[in-house]
Amino acid sequence: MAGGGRRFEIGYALLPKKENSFIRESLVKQARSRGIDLVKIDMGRPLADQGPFDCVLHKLYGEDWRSQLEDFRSQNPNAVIIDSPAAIERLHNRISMLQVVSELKIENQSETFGIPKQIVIYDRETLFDDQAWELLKFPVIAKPLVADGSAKSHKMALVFNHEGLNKLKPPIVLQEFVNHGGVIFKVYVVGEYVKCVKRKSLPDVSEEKLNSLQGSLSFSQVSNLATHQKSDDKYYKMMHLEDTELPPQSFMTDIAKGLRRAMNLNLFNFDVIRDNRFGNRYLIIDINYFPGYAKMPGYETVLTDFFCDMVYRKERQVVVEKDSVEEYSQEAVVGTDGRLVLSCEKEIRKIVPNSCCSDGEEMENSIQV
Ligand SMILES: Nc1ncnc2c1ncn2[C@@H]1O[C@H](COP(=O)(O)OP(=O)(O)OP(=O)(O)O)[C@@H](O)[C@H]1O
Ligand SMILES: O=P(O)(O)O[C@H]1[C@H](OP(=O)(O)O)[C@@H](OP(=O)(O)O)[C@@H](O)[C@@H](O)[C@@H]1OP(=O)(O)O
Ligand SMILES: [Mg+2]
Ligand SMILES: [Mg+2]
Repeated sequence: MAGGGRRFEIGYALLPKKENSFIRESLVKQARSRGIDLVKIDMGRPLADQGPFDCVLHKLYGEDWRSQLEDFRSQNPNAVIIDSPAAIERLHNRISMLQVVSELKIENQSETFGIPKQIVIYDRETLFDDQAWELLKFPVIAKPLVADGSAKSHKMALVFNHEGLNKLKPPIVLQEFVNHGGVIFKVYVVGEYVKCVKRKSLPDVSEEKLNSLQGSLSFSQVSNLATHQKSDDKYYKMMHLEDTELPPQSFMTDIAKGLRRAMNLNLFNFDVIRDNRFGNRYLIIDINYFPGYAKMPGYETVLTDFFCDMVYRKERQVVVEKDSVEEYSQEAVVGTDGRLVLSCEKEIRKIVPNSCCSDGEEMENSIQV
């Protein structure tokens, strides 16, 4: 790191699969060269006894982990936890996950966005209740209500008619299947960074095809095939992925920013399809916490920039006594850890000359209250 400034430690707690795909030597090296050491959290010992880390990066769930994070936070009030378990929790239920999209307001003249029509079914009786079906028409996708990362939570069924409902096991979400040309857009968000890529999706279902199809079709993580699988795959070639135009970047960025703020999350992706019936209408169908970033070309730089942003920004946060806050020109913003912070003009001038900035980028300065 230039100038021999202080180093920062980021502790990470990930499942083995995630650790293997995400913590690559190339990422560790790049972060190290910019003053950040990535350190594996020892799950055999209390988190609060380790570090002390400047930042904790995690994708683990459960009560025990939550209370470990709380203990760690109370002992290290200045550390950044990416992201808060309460904020991540929202993504573990496919209804609360998309609710935030419905509440989002974005000014745009040429494109619109929303979510597909959907209902939640808690028991088998409601599954066959005509009233519940007033809103929807076949085909529908049945998705487990819970989206906790388990293999079960990714098991979906494309249901063509009433007969196909028999196999379903509530609680589920029934979502209208929307024809979208067989291509899905995955929008990766890393703090302020937004990257949209194309992936293979389910093919369109015409009215004609629908009449000839029976029951349902089960599938799992259809857009998540390895690259070599894709290029050998006749179906994949048939989808004309290369010919599909990406959605306007500024539109995706606006949605990403809106979601990031509303959910108070920094690391997520969302799946978007373009509704064939309109061509300028985009539907968000899924939001995932801490997705497979290593699939993004140059992910090491994107993630290292983000880590720098997190730790340097935090270093420049000055904790002040509540009653002295009035002296400053203030603007309230929500911090990365979900707490209210006040951006502070006067204090910025005092701190900036000594602080070390990653690649000379402008950073937000704040004081914590
Ligand atoms: N409403 C819909 N209309 C059309 N296709 C859909 C719809 N919902 C889902 N799909 C297709 O089904 C796939 C799986 O759905 P979804 O993304 O909700 O599942 P998931 O298991 O949470 O996926 P991920 O692996 O991204 O977490 C999507 O990638 C898309 O191809
Ligand atoms: O395994 P991959 O690297 O592909 O990442 C996938 C990730 O699995 P992992 O967290 O176990 O790694 C999934 O998380 P869970 O819902 O299962 O928690 C989910 O976020 C997918 O959408 C990701 O695929 P992508 O959306 O990026 O294509
Ligand atoms: Mg998805
Ligand atoms: Mg998902």
